[in-house]
Amino acid sequence: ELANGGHQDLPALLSFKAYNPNATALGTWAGPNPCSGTWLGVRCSRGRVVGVFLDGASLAGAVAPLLRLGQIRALAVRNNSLTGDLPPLDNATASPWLRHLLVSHNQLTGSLNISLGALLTLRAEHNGFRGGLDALRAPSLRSFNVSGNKLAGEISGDLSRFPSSSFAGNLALCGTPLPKCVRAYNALGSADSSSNATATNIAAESPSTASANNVSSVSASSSSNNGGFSKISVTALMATGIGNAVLITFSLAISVAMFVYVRRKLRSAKGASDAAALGFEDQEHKRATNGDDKCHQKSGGLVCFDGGEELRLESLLKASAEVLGKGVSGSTYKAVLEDGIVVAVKRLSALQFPASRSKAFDRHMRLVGRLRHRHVVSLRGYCNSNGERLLVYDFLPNGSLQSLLQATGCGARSLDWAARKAILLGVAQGLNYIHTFPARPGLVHANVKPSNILLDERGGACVSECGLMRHATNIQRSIVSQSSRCPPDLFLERATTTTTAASSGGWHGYAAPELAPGGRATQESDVYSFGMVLLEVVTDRKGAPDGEEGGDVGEQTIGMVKIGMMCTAEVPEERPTMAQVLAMMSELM
Ligand SMILES: Nc1ncnc2c1ncn2[C@@H]1O[C@H](COP(=O)(O)OP(=O)(O)OP(=O)(O)O)[C@@H](O)[C@H]1O
Repeated sequence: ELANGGHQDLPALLSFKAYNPNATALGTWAGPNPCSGTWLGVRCSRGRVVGVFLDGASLAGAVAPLLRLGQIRALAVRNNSLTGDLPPLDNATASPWLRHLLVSHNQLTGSLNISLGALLTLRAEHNGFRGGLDALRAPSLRSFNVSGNKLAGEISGDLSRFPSSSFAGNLALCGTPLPKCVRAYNALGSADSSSNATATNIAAESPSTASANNVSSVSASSSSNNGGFSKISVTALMATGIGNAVLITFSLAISVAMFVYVRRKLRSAKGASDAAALGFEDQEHKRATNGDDKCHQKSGGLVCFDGGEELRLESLLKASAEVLGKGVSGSTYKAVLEDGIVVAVKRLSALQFPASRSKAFDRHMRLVGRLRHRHVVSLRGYCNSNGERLLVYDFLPNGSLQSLLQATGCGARSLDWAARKAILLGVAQGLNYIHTFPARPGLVHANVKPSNILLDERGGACVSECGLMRHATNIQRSIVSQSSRCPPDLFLERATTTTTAASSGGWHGYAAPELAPGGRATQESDVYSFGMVLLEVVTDRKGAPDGEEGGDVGEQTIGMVKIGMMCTAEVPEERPTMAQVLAMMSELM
């Protein structure tokens, strides 16, 4: 789609990039065609940009240029430092196909002046939006959150169907689902529904604002009556004064009482959900923990997590799919949704994941859905109904470590020492995050192996399928046929132990010896598997460029091998933790 010698979407993208000349994430935004497949976070369909996905990319500046993209359907720029006003959005000024707008956790300002019939998702929480919600007209909204802004006024009409958490923490919002708006009374003490000029909506939830507004509306009302002051008798004036004082005190008392009530309710509700959330406690992970609030049931039982709000079971089932591979636990597909969003869908084998273990599986998935880390593949949603289990992950376009290690011949990518180190460091960071995630009992990956280490757009390593195998039942039998993938020759002795484990009912060549037969995976066994992967990556020289053996590389190789040996110690207690592994690796590099 080239017009006047240039791609139609190029100007908008470049003017957004101009705010962020040094942002690493936008380093790939170069060249004349944003749909070439190399522009990070840019999704295209039929030659036009339909999605921009740049959550947590340390971006600054205005978001407005991205909203000028003529055919954009999904824009996700959460957790950045974007500033400026959100421009008015309607069918004339923005893409009429805009369905998902996710701008939460930025510093955006202005009012929410949006009139878009197609909009399904609006996530604008934790910004500085002001004004009311009356200029927000999006009848198709399914996922909506404007909490933590500076909004005020009455919530009315269609928006009232969303839960109070969608509106919480604003300056002065009121009306269903929040407490009722309280009308101020005019100077003569009668409820004034006609003179809107002096009636102010007061959120009972916010007593300080309530009292301020109340007072100002009463004084405005008094001053508006000043013209007729001489006509009012002293008695009437005194009566009005006393009446006003009583009313102010009364409405203040009600506001405070409701504030206390609502806060208690919220606290007890939060306490209950925390208790159900496997004992999360660490503040550092509060964002991840809060992720569950964003998770909601959809038709057909699709549960979505942070970043998966746009997922619908119907569109998943309708999506064009391509088989990526078949593993022990099921088959994985690349699915292109109608919005142009690409996801990886894992369809679990009914044999490995029987319906009888449904509850534990659900608990586990809700926990894994909260994991958000640069080196862990994000689970965006899952479905567990009628014996069908689908897991929806981010699609990582660059294959797996397994494909990288297996690749030979002229098309094979050379894997120099820097790339190997970066991959191993990424995996170690991902595993350390999983192991230290605040859950009781602690999380275990349980299936660390090269095909579960995927490569993102930049070639960075991401660990996938955390904990899945702990919920599989018949894994041993099927693993034997899978263990054609051998651990490194150099460590044949260790490999023999695990291969024997496999044939005697253990699992693949990366599993710790204590797992056979029927052993339960632990963080120590994850460390073992990581050690095996590390040894393989370090010692496999197939794709390594010539002349890399000497000097620093040689020294670092020896250091890494030592770490690998420690990780693969026979006795689990002798193995280092992932945190220690990370520290040793960092020292070495
Ligand atoms: N999120 C993803 N993005 C891109 N490719 C993926 C994704 N998840 C899995 N794959 C690829 O799909 C293929 C099949 O993966 P799958 O997980 O089903 O099998 P496996 O890893 O070989 O075995 P297991 O069932 O033990 O995990 C692998 O090549 C894997 O690299």
